[in-house]
Amino acid sequence: QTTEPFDAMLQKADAARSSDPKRFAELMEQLRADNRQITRLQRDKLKYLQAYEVGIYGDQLAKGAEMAKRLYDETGDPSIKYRAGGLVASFSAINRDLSTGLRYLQKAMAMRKQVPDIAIRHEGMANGALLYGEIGQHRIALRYADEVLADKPNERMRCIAGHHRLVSQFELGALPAQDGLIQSVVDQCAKQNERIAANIARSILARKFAADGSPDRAIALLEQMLPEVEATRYPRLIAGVHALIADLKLKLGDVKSAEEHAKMTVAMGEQIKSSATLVSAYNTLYRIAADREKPSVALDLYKRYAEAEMAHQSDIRARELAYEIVRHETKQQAAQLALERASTQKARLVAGLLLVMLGAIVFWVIQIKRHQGQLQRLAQTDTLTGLGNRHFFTQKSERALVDAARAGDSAALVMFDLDHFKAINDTYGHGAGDWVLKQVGKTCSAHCRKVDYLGRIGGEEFAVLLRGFDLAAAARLAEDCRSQLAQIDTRESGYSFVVTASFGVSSTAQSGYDLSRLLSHADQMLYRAKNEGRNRVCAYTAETAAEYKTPKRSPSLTVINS
Ligand SMILES: Nc1nc2c(ncn2[C@@H]2O[C@H](COP(=O)(O)OP(=O)(O)OP(=O)(O)O)[C@@H](O)[C@H]2O)c(=O)[nH]1
Repeated sequence: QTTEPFDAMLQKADAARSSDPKRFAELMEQLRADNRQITRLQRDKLKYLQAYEVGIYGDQLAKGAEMAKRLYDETGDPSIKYRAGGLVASFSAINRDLSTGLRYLQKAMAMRKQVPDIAIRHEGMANGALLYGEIGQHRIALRYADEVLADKPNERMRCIAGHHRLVSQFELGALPAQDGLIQSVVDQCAKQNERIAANIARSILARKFAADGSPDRAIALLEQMLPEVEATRYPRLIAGVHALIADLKLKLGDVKSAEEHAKMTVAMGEQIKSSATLVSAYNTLYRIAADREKPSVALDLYKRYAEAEMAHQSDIRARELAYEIVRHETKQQAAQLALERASTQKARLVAGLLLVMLGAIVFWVIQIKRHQGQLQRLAQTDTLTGLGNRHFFTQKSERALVDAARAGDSAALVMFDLDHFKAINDTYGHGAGDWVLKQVGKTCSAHCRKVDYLGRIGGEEFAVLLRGFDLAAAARLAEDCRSQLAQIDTRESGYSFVVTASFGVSSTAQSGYDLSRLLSHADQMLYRAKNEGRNRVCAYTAETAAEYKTPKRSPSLTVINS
């Protein structure tokens, strides 16, 4: 068990993955044996390397592709998803499952902008350029190579993307006019020790020499690079160089050498089947045989040439078909997606509008309620004193009396009227009169409980309904109010005078629960208090009631104070 951090081991294995297979295998062994707790991300990185290992070194491309597909679906990390998609694309393409390869390639390429690590992003795009080149989509391949080169790639990537760019340009018949530009890719790759890429670039340069009318120069370059090409052990490159030398040698009349090189190409037939290289080599051999006037050999070689050509053409068609199928699928998916997006947007818009409307309605209802409340308060309140007005007092009192009657509770009513108020107004002005009214409201409120309703029921007339009070208790409260009013210090109003009021008290014991009767009896008592000299409290007792029923007798006053 190593103590090396798991991430460092993963990184080392990743770096050795293609350049140092032995070290890679050792590191993978260590990683697999490691039984430390690992994070999801570490597990996914390991899974990527395992898929790579199985596909490349285990010679099980299909299994490797399946592992990479599973990882592509499961991982939440964009970089790993991108790399896994690229791996599925490569493995499927090598396995000639072109449509699967293309599908994953497109998915991976579409998410390249989400990959933060520039090196990983470029690696995937270079892979994309390679695969698109393989299926004959050189314009797309060129676009990816250009994109990488414009994105300040590292030195190695400048070589890799540079040589993909050359291959695409060659296939599109759009090679740069100056040989120096091709040579610079060769030099860049040689500097990075990227032999396959360097020699692919060299063979393109050789083809350009030949096309520019210098087959000698082309052959010299090809023969010079041949040992290094052989050392790469990359069949397609080796066979390609031999086939090119064979073709050029034949053109220059060196039939023997042409035949040798063409035969070397054909010998690698298994590894390079259905390629243009094999077609070219059979073509060279056939022409040599035809020139030698050996019809049966020529016919046999012609047959092989025709078969190779047919295989190659059908391979091209298969690639084109795969590309068209996937392109069609992608277009359909994009259209479907656009449709879904449009309808989601529409739904969102409608929902948004509804929400705004709902908001407006709620706001409107709240405003109305608030206004209603304000209006109701205004309708119930006397603006000068802040007490309930006559209407409100009547409403509340009637309800309270109904409740009291139902509960069998007693209730009492106190009514009072300021004395000589007209004189206050006349002497000290209306402003002073208003001030007095406010002070009266405040002073009497202080004597009432929350459950009592004190209201201003006329100009200088007030009333309070006292639930649970009998006549005596109500008269006591009235008396307290009376004495408090008499003590109001009026200097604050700017004048010095005395405020007094006359009080009438009635109760349910004598008047019943009918408000108008209670008011009428209290009013009678108030009137009596005024008559008796003001600033006093008169209560409607049982005796008083009897007196009022027999008006001939002089009614006795129930004066609590004078
Ligand atoms: N300042 C002011 N005065 C008011 C208001 N409402 C009514 N008044 C006045 O109250 C006075 C009531 O006068 P009267 O009904 O003659 O009674 P009084 O002068 O109090 O005499 P008695 O009740 O007999 O003691 C009138 O002068 C009204 O103008 C008000 O809101 N503010």
